[in-house]
Amino acid sequence: MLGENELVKLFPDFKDLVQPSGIDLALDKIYTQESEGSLIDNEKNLPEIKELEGPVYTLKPHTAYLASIDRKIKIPKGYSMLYLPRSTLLRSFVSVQTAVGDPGFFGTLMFMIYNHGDYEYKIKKGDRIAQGVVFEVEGSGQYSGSYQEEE
Ligand SMILES: Nc1ccn([C@H]2C[C@H](O)[C@@H](COP(=O)(O)OP(=O)(O)OP(=O)(O)O)O2)c(=O)n1
Repeated sequence: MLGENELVKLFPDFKDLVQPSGIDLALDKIYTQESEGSLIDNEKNLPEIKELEGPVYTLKPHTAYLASIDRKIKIPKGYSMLYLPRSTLLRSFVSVQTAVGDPGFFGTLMFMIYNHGDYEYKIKKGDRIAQGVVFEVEGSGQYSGSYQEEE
């Protein structure tokens, strides 16, 4: 796992968000699900989503949302990122669901937030919701999937 000094060099755009062993990731927008979706024979049919009005978002109890991260990230080839929720959210009965950041990925990260609680939870754009931790990957390939954006 990489520490602060290496992270600052590899992720210059996130310099102010670098932590001793990871990079803080802040909320941009919250979206709700608006239609059904499917994954059949690897054909992705993503649900339509609707952007909610911010900057303060109210998460209803027992409801799932998508949350975008407020800066596009470039994961250099040879490195991979794993994303972990900020524990303040867990202590508030809110989870952040994530996946793997692939070597070579450039674009907007999209996480899922779920309010497991019986009460509303408020969260504002710009607040940190997760931390990315970075690992060297031996013999890494490079991501070229459907979520890759133009640099
Ligand atoms: N919670 C997450 C986790 C990852 N990513 C980004 C970084 C990843 O490099 C990229 C692709 O993630 P996956 O490989 O998990 O996605 P899929 O396998 O579904 O897509 P593909 O078919 O493009 O590989 O999406 C994201 O936006 N949100």
